[in-house]
Amino acid sequence: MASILLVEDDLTFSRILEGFLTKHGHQVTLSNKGKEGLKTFQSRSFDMVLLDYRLPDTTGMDILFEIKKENLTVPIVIMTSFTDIRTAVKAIKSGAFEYITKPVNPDELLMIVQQALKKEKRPEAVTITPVKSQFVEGSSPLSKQLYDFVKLVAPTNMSVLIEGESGTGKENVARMIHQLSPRSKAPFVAVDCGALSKELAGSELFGHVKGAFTGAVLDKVGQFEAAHKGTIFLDEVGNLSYEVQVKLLRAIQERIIQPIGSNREIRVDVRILTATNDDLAESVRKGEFREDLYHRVNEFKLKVPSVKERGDDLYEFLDHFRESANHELGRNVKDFDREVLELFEKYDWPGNLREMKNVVKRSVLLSKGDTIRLDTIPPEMLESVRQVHREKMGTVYDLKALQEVQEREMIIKTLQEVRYNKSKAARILNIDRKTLYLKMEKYGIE
Ligand SMILES: Nc1ncnc2c1ncn2[C@@H]1O[C@H](COP(=O)(O)OP(=O)(O)OP(=O)(O)O)[C@@H](O)[C@H]1O
Repeated sequence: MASILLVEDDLTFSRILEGFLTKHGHQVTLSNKGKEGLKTFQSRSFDMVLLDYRLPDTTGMDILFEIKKENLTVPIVIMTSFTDIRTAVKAIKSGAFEYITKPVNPDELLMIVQQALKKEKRPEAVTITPVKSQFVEGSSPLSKQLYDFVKLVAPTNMSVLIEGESGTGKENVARMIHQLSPRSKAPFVAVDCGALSKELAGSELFGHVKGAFTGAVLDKVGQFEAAHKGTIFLDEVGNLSYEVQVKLLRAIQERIIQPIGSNREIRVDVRILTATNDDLAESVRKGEFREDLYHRVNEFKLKVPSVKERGDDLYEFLDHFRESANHELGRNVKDFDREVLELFEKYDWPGNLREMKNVVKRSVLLSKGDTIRLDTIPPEMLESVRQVHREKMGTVYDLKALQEVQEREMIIKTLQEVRYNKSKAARILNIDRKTLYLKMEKYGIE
């Protein structure tokens, strides 16, 4: 039995969830407001938090930040509407365990709760793990180019800056570089700089000595030291404060770090890989990221394409995620219905591979037979594709109307300039006289 804090302002929905989770043996504490939920969280311990994104007094995102300040490891699941998917992706980057879209499917919720309680995902901002090799390369031109570059740069000691939208697989690329490098037997340490508070970033990266600041009750080894002889991967590097950027520059240039509160200098031999989904060059222009550091981390730049840019790789990824969901959930779903594939082709996947993995896993879970059909796809995803289609159609008509208005004005203006000499007007407008007459008739020009 787990103790779950549920923060949700919709009274009926929260009662349904409470009943459902209680039936499955969990103890649920309900809060209908964000700030009240936060207080409840601070007053005792919970195994996990289910957090609505839109709350009357604050957003789920704010509560997420506050909870993370108190407790880095408690798994938080954000509940959001499908239209907020970009925010949900941001929440994951800020340390949420997972997101689930409303209307919440009970089986999906139960699966996520079970995973959260097992803490399958990394619990903190840092992972030191063996590298997994299960990933899809894809065969689109952009994917081929990416992996050609990866293979080229991996065996060197160059610092690589990996750019790409959220969820495109930047960390996977970093792992691959490490795996293909002579450092592969040494640690690969991934640090999510986006999930580190300003105060903690320095000590997380470079370590501290006991008593260096309030709360530093023991000496701490920094991640640079932990990655000695191996590779450190700094995800969301643009989030580091100016002060930490200075220390990072020294670590890269001189290969020396100094734990906070210590005079001891430690030599480290670490290869540096960084990732960002911001435009780091723009951050340099704005003075938010040091230019010297930018050049140091950017000895080689890789761009990981979005799902949209990867074209037909879509099918390879879909099959891969279907297979891994089968494996994980003990199912045997064999393929996707034609209609589902058409929908996936049109959808713009703002959360990229992370979103695709979730959508496919959910569909595998909900599929009754061995084919994934439309009824297992979140209805909001269908609606989002339809909406984009409607907007596109609307734009075409508007453009046409706009063109006609401009054309009519241009004809009238030219006719006035040449005192209604139609042959002259036709010549100036670069059309023949017959076309001019037809257009005048169409636009009601006397
Ligand atoms: N080439 C791949 N083949 C199969 N799965 C992949 C691949 N690349 C990424 N994934 C999966 O997609 C998800 C997102 O990948 P990853 O965390 O590497 O993205 P990211 O770009 O680093 O995300 P963020 O911008 O949030 O840091 C992960 O679950 C990962 O396992």
